[in-house]
Amino acid sequence: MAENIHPIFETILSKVDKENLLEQRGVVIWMVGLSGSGKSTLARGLEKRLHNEGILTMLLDGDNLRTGINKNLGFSDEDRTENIRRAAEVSKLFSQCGIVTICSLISPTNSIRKMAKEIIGEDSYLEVFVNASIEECEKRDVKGLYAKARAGEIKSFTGIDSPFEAPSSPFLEIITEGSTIEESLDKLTNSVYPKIKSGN
Ligand SMILES: Nc1ncnc2c1ncn2[C@@H]1O[C@H](COP(=O)(O)OS(=O)(=O)O)[C@@H](OP(=O)(O)O)[C@H]1O
Ligand SMILES: Nc1ncnc2c1ncn2[C@@H]1O[C@H](COP(=O)(O)OP(=O)(O)O)[C@@H](O)[C@H]1O
Repeated sequence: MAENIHPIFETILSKVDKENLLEQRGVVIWMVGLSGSGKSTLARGLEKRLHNEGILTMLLDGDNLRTGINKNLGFSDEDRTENIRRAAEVSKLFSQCGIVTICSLISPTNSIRKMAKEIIGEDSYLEVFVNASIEECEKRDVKGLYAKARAGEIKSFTGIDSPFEAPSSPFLEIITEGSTIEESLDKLTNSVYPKIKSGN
């Protein structure tokens, strides 16, 4: 299929040229966790804080991507894999432009996250495990989806009847139970900021 495709990998401008222009590193901050764990809240808060520091960002949220580029995908293992593959490829494009890309997707399994890391490149991939217990997420039930899943109205719901494997060695783990949003954001910002500014 790819025999007539001739991609140009040699470009006049490199990722580093673009990072130097922006005075930032184009890292991808990949936020992982159960529905309701706090990924979107922290991703949005982080983006605002980085923007206020003069850093150019892009936010990719699973729910939003599923209304556009991923609108044909559901929640089977196969569709989740394709969902993450596309999100990782898009992240890579932004990252190569020097843009700090913040992704907020459940990314439920080790193999899915390994794929994302391989697409983006190990040096640019910062995995953040946003951790709250299933009991806490269910108690929050921000969108009422856990109640629907328990009632059998949603099938293959992560943590209920579809697996979530906790990341074993993330760049950072943020436990959002028993911490305020501001405390979690302080920890997140303080951890990623040096990576964004390293080498500049
Ligand atoms: N079956 C099922 N399982 C999990 N989540 C579900 C499901 N159906 C709908 N939703 C809503 O979809 C959001 C998760 O989409 P993602 O693209 O992040 O999921 S995944 O990474 O492909 O597993 C998720 O958003 P978040 O709550 O922000 O995680 C839910 O709002
Ligand atoms: N420390 C915290 N960090 C992030 N969210 C928190 C925290 N404490 C409580 N919350 C609440 O948890 C919920 C997380 O929802 P959301 O960000 O939509 O999660 P997700 O994107 O993972 O589905 C929000 O209602 C938020 O106010």
